[in-house]
Amino acid sequence: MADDGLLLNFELGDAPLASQVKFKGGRWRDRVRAQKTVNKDHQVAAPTADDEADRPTKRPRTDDDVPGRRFKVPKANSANDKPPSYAMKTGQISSGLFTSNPAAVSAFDDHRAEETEPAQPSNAPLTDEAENFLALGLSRRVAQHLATKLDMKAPTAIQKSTIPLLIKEDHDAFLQAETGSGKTLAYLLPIIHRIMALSLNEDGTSKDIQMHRNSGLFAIILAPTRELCKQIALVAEKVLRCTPWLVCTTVIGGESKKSEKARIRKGVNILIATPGRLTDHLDNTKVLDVGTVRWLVLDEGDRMMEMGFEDDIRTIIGKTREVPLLKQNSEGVVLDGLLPTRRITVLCSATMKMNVQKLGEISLEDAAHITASKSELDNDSETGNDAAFSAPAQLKQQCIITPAKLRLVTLISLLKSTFARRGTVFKAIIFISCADSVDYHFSLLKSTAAPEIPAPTPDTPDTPPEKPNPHTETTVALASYITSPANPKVVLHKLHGSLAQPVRTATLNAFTVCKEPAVLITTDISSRGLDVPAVDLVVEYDPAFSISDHVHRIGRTARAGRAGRAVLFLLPGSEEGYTSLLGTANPVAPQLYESMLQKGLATAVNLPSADSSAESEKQTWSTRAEALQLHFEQRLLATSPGGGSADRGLKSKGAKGNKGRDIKAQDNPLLDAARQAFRSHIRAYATHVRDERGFFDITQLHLGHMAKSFGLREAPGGIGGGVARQTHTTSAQKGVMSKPAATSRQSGGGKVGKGGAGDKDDDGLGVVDETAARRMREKMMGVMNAASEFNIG
Ligand SMILES: Nc1ncnc2c1ncn2[C@@H]1O[C@H](COP(=O)(O)OP(=O)(O)OP(=O)(O)O)[C@@H](O)[C@H]1O
Repeated sequence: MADDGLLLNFELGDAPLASQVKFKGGRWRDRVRAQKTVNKDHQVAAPTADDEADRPTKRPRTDDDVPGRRFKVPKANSANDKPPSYAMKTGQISSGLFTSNPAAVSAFDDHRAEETEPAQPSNAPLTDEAENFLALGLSRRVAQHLATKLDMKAPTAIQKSTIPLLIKEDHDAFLQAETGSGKTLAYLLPIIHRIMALSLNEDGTSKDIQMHRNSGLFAIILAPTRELCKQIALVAEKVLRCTPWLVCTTVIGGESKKSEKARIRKGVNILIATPGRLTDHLDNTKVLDVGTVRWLVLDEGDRMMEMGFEDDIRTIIGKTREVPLLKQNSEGVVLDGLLPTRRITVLCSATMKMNVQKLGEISLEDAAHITASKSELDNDSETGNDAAFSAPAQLKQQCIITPAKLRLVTLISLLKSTFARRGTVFKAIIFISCADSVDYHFSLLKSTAAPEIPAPTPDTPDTPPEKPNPHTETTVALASYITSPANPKVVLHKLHGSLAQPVRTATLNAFTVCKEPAVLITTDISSRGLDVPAVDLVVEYDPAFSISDHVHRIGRTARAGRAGRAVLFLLPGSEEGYTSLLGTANPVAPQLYESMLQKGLATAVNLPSADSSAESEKQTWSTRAEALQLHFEQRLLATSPGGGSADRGLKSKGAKGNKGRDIKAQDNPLLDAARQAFRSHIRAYATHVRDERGFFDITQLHLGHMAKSFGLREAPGGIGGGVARQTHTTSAQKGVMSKPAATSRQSGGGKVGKGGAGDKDDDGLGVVDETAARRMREKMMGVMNAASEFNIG
């Protein structure tokens, strides 16, 4: 077994451990574990000639050192000499950060990546003076309201194409335009305009008929997530302020059905819903009358299909169509003429997937296909390249090729350089593959300083006790080793589908309205449709499960013509080939992690220990990276209860009692979280869509190296699907496994470099076999398709 630069700082003594030691008694698992430990130690104690030749140097590192060469942590020479902060203090073994990393296979030009100028915005409002909402056929009242209250004077390209059509003609429509191009208003404005026309003359004066919330339900809008529903409702409410007698509301999972029923009973004209909850209401809420419904909008249609809502959507379409269309409402107001004479379905998506076509077949009849007209986009859509079709042209995309072991420190460097200057980035979103990993990284990146204690409220009997804010646990300060004097306070948020709905809503709201620089760590729950102002940076720390998810994730920035930057983390090797899918309209510039580390760690890292800052001043970027990594690893080794929650706890008790490697999870919740996050991450990795598995090939994943990016010194077992059992593969099997690495990569369009991830088995947990990967995929897809991440009701 290769030692992969394992560094030891405890004395083994001269006597080699006897390899023939046999363990008897106890459970067989314990015997096997003990035997393994002896064998491992024996190998360390009796190095081979090759090991001797490869012995690390003792000099401290400088910037000239080539990362990847081994080095040894200097030992303290005397009692007064303090070891450097990155020295092992706990008798633990740690694999070197810069050793045995697979080389990237691409050619890089970091300068080109930095210098590429973003293109002209492709999703901005049109600039021609003649372009305005009035000219599209909207009423003066709505156009003025948009211009004066919402600061929207000119339409975007998709609005220009859609609004006149939906006002004048009773066509079904399929709206396809890139992220952030204003699709929501493209379908909402004509609907609101036509409902308003029932009670307003063309000149804006009132008719005799006064419409109100009980005049009928005219439109249903379906969206895949609760957050998106709430957001659409917010946009609709803003527009409806110019016509306050009309009402919209939401019915979504996770909220009280009783209060939803009550709102429906009071009357609603536009209903925004998740498919599952609406089906429930259609079955059980008698007051929900769909006889007057003229529009059914399916927003983010492909996502709803992906999430397994096909049956619900079929039911909703069936139930709305089977009820005869009423020409008059219950008050005798004639609807036909001003409202469409048939039921209209509008389907929206930024990407064009096969499942959208299927949804189109289910829901659309004789539909107009409306796109933002750009010849380049048309070409891309002809070639079936979803990603190129939809990424806004002004969005600057980068990808960082980072070996697994260096992922965490590279992420910190990216954040550190991002917040180094005031005003460079206001808000950033980090996408992570699964909820467990979001929870863990949130704990790791949050400040360990004592939270501010709120001033005590006067104890008067009249004052009601203050309700605890639901997002106090999900909105905290970012760690001081990331912030800078220019941005001393950065607010950190987390969001995923396993949080309770009030927490989700409050957290998203806190991130949206946050006036400080802010970071949101999240899963794909935030990838669709969310429109948070001032998001300047999107980081895909874990690549998306499909190229269209990637498009939606990066589309959270560069919205409505604004600038934006997206950074994608890829592993060296087959993952590099993924850049070929990312489109030609705004090519992705690959960068090597070194430049990011050099940039982010150019200045001292302010780790929590008292002497760390002064020490860090003297260090180079690579030693700072190692110090950071060690800081994370030591936090996981601390045995104090709640060791991960406060560095004060770590400082006083952290180093005690860690003689062995077997620290129990209950001793340190952060360690438990790290292990759980790692397992969930590996399982999630197996769920990349079939077409992209050539790039994200789980059989090539090096579990030991990946564990390091979670601050773990070895990969925990219990991943499921047989992965852990790969420690016992025979050498013949290993040989077989490393060869298909090449073929599977080639089939995925990527190239294989020597020393690619998975070519070593240093931690005893290397590559994963395909059967196990398949089983994991099946399991995970089952779990994910059940939409648990999105908690849709
Ligand atoms: N005509 C306009 N002028 C200025 N801003 C606009 C205009 N239309 C929409 N916007 C703004 O553009 C942003 C994006 O709009 P919207 O969320 O509808 O985009 P989208 O196309 O649905 O994006 P996604 O595909 O990501 O869901 C919003 O902040 C919205 O307020």
